Amino acid sequence: MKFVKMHGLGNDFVFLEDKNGADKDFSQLAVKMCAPHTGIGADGIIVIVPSDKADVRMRIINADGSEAEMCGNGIRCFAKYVYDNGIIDKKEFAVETLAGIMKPKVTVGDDGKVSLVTINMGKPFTDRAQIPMEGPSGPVIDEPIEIDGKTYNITSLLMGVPHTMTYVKDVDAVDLHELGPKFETYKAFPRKTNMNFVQVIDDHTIKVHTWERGAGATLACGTGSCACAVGSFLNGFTGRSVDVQLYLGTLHIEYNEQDGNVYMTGPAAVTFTGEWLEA
Ligand SMILES: N[C@@H](CCC[C@H](N)C(=O)O)C(=O)O
Repeated sequence: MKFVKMHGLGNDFVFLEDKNGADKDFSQLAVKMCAPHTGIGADGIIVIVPSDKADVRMRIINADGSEAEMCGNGIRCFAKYVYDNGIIDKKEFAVETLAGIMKPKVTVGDDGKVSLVTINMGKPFTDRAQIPMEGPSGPVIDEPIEIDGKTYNITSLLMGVPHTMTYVKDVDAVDLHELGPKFETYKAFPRKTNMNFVQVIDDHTIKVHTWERGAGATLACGTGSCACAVGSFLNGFTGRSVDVQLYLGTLHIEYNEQDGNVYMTGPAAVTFTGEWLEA
């Protein structure tokens, strides 16, 4: 089984093509492939399958075997993969995901390969039931919750996948491994949540460290960056145009006033190709 290893700012994925992969269970394969010592090592696997609703379909399975509705860094890599490999021959196209149709637009460099990708990520959903989070309807903005006797003010929304954020003075001081799982499995989130710790740098810059549902601490999270840009705007900390600083670089996020959609721009890279020999 041929694979391609790719990453978006260090959020890494094993890419597979499977024409018959629409309904397959990739859970076990994802766990094996993502294992760092006995597998390839990755935050998830992404399977490219045909679509009857869009130009092509993306499936993302986390390192723990759970399937996610969407992946922001993954879809930038996906756009590069399908364009560079001639699966798609136009610079703007539509990708079916479990979170709906996403629309990538690729920028092609002098070498004919994709150098930058902008994704129309659609609209964020802010009602509690949409996240989903238990409790009365309405948005979850700067709401206090208690974990281990400590109060954290959270903002939560659905950006393809559930995201929660809390604002801190210094993200580098946060123990992601200690706190991340406690928020991920907090009782009010029936489908768990991705957890973002956010530091506001200025009114157009934030710094984010994410603990991902199903993958743990990652070097970057695309949907998380979009969610935190929207959340920072809703909290009045930033405008609609935000640079999100991550461990290995920056994503630019635009929460468009006209159409209400979120646009994410950033890089995607191929690391290596290989052949998976295990059955
Ligand atoms: N890394 C992704 C998000 C992948 C899905 C997430 N782990 C979940 O289960 O919600 C991104 O870049 O958005």
